[in-house]
Amino acid sequence: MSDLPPSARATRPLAPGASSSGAAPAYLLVLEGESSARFALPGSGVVLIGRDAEADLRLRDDSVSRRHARLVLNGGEVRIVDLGSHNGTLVNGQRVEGARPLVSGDVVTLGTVALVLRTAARLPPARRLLEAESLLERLGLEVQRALRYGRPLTVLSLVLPSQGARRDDVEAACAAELGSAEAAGWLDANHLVMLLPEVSGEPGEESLGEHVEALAAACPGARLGWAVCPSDGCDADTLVAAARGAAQDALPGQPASAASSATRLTLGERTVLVADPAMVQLYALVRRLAPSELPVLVSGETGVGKENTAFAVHHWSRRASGPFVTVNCAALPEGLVESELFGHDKGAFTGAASAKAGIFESAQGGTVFLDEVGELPLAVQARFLRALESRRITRVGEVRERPIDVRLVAATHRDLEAEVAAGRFRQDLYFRLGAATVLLPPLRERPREVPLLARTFLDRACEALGREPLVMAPDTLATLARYTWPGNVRELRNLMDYAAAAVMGNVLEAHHLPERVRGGEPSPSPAPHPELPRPAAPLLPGTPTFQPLAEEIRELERRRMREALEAAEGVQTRAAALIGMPIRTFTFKMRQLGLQTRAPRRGSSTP
Ligand SMILES: Nc1ncnc2c1ncn2[C@@H]1O[C@H](COP(=O)(O)OP(=O)(O)OP(=O)(O)O)[C@@H](O)[C@H]1O
Repeated sequence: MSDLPPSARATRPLAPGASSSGAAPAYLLVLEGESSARFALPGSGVVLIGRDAEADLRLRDDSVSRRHARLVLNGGEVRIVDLGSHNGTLVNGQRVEGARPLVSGDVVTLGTVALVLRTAARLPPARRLLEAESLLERLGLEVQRALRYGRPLTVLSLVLPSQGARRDDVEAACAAELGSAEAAGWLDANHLVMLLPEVSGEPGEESLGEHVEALAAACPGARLGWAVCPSDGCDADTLVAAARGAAQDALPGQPASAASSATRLTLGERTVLVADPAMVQLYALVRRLAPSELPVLVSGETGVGKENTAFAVHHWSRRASGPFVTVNCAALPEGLVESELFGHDKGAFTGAASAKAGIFESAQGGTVFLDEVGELPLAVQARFLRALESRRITRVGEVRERPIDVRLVAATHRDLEAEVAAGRFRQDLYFRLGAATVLLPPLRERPREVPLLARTFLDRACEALGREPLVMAPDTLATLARYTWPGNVRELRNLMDYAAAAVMGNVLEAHHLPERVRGGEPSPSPAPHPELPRPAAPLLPGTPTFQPLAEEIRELERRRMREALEAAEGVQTRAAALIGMPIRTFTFKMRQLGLQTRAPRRGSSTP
């Protein structure tokens, strides 16, 4: 096919007052005999069609009259008028009487010549980007919807490079990409966020890929990352932080998911998960402090991960091959604190049947981790300070000093400054210990890490029990995200250990969680085991057993989806169609309901 030569495109002068602005680009596909050509139409004006030398669109075929028909174009409207031709003008097989409006795709027949009108589909007006506040408000609503109805939701972040970025290009690409349910906006000068309901954020997902490609093409230097509700967060701020964090960690052209951007530090046999920006910075600081010989004071609430941090100091220091000796000062019997730390001579006190090295001596060449250092009695604090300053100790009952070569890391859940003010902790020891202090934030201030840690602990616990990984229902993740975690990471780990042991099905539902977690209230005494996940007992003989409605619905969904999959011989698109579910929701729910996705273990087949 070729375009008609320019001479064939002359048009009558534009009608008075007519303007070519605003018209959608249009052309006629001219099918004459064996040949086909394109004839570009003006936005407005008149186009004479015929065999006449004066015709704007000149046709050669004898079946066409000299002045056969006229097109009248005005703005986006196109009409055709037959000029009393011999063979007449037909539109889609119907003879034209008077001025007949045409729309894109109409076939006009003049004798044996066919013309097809094509107007480029008018682009929908570009959707406006939202202001930051409205965008976050909208995200809040989308999160509620996603959690309530178990629908997928992805937050896509784009971080512009510091130089050479064209915000306008990104904005235009983003606006053009937005579907009717989606929204986007700048959260600050360099950070654009797109909300993608019904997108599950799976790597390789087509619709996510399209958005990512369009944005990356608009700004090749940009970094892109995405986070998924609820597995990366159950509120707007956490999801945005997770998506942004993922984008910041990503390389240009290599978009990353929040799940993949969380760092798993391997410290010997320990694996420490770090995702929250404050924790990332904290561990970076620990890495810088580690090679020095400075004592480090780790403070934070109980169960927050202080021992792991202390171990990281040891692991990244020159002492890594030496011992890491932990002593919990709160657990030392009062009369034995000194001998435990510094050792004792034979007969130094009743029961000291033989001489014994203390903790400092047994940690030679390594690191001593003094947990709950705030619990040390004042008398021991003085001796401890001397040991720290002189790097020598004296065993209880001895006079001779022994050199020690240890690095000291201490931890406390107390506010040591307040302890100093109250006269319970020596100020000089506090200054000595606290030269390098790292403060671990409580888990409730690291919402990004709650779902990741929960997933990690649950998988680990299931594996230890030799069972398939449990799926976490969205309600469960939302409930975990709302809880305040007074026992911090340890409480979360205990809870997941228990869930792995106690939950019978393959989904951990919110109602399996203990009441204190569901109600958001800390229990008065930390319970090692949450309550049993059990259906309520029948009220009267013969009355049905009740279970939470949400679970009943989920059960029904699971059953119907499994039946549909069976009927469709495992073809997901067919199965989704059978029960009238959008395919994206179907695949999302398959994972959510534990119908499939994880690599089967021990040779088990996909359900
Ligand atoms: N970021 C993390 N990733 C993986 N596991 C963690 C993380 N933080 C803490 N844990 C786990 O949580 C549990 C409690 O952590 P840890 O013992 O370090 O806390 P702690 O602050 O020293 O507690 P305490 O105040 O009772 O001394 C441990 O099993 C630890 O391995």
